Amino acid sequence: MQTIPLVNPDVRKCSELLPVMADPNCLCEGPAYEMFRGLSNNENDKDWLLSHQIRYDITRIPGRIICGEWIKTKGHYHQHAPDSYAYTEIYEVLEGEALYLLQKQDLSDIILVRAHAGDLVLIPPGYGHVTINPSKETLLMANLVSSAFTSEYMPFEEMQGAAYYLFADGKISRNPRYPDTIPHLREVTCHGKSLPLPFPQQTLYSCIGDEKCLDFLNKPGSYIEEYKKLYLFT
Ligand SMILES: O=P(O)(O)OC[C@H]1O[C@](O)(CO)[C@@H](O)[C@@H]1O
Repeated sequence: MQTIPLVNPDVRKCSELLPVMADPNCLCEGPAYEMFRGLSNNENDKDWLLSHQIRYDITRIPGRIICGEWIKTKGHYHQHAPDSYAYTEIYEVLEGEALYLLQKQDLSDIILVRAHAGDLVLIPPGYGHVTINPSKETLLMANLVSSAFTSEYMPFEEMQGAAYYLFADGKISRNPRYPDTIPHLREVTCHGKSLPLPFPQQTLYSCIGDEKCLDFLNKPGSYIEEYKKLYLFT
């Protein structure tokens, strides 16, 4: 794949992360991470993505510790698609290392997926997600998502972040605003560079043009049984 020039990012400011940090009063200034949204390599791919209501984004998260925590995305849920299941999303680590914290909206399941360059990580319907860069190196990751989706930040802001905080000294602590009955954070096995069918089995950019491979993004309700099998193993 030709390298896509990364220009004109949406910048998430560090101050915007304060409402989701363990210590919301800590000092955090300047840019936190950059989001390059709606990318494509050429007009053909651009048209295909537009006509299939899909967006390809790249996010660059520097290696940084913020208020004692590894740098992380703000965190959001996805709203429901017309089939009444929440939109899904798929990530690919391009460079560096990532931890994806996924929490089901009813809090019945909270999981952590560790991923390295080339690995694919799918966000099943109904799971909010936060990406953490647990290293001093820059994390570069791509995602494909329905362009009809919007991010719902409020649930994370109201609870001051996800159910668990990951600190740079290795400590993981439950966010005290969540009930103490929530499940423990279970680390699940990453599927690597290929997910079980019908999900992508190749680098995300090369899925552009393959209708079948990306159908799950706009029709989450059609794959419920397949999502259930994804993160069974710890
Ligand atoms: O919106 P947040 O929580 O800051 O997370 C940013 C991520 O979400 C996306 O908007 C897609 O879910 C990506 O562009 C980006 O990686």
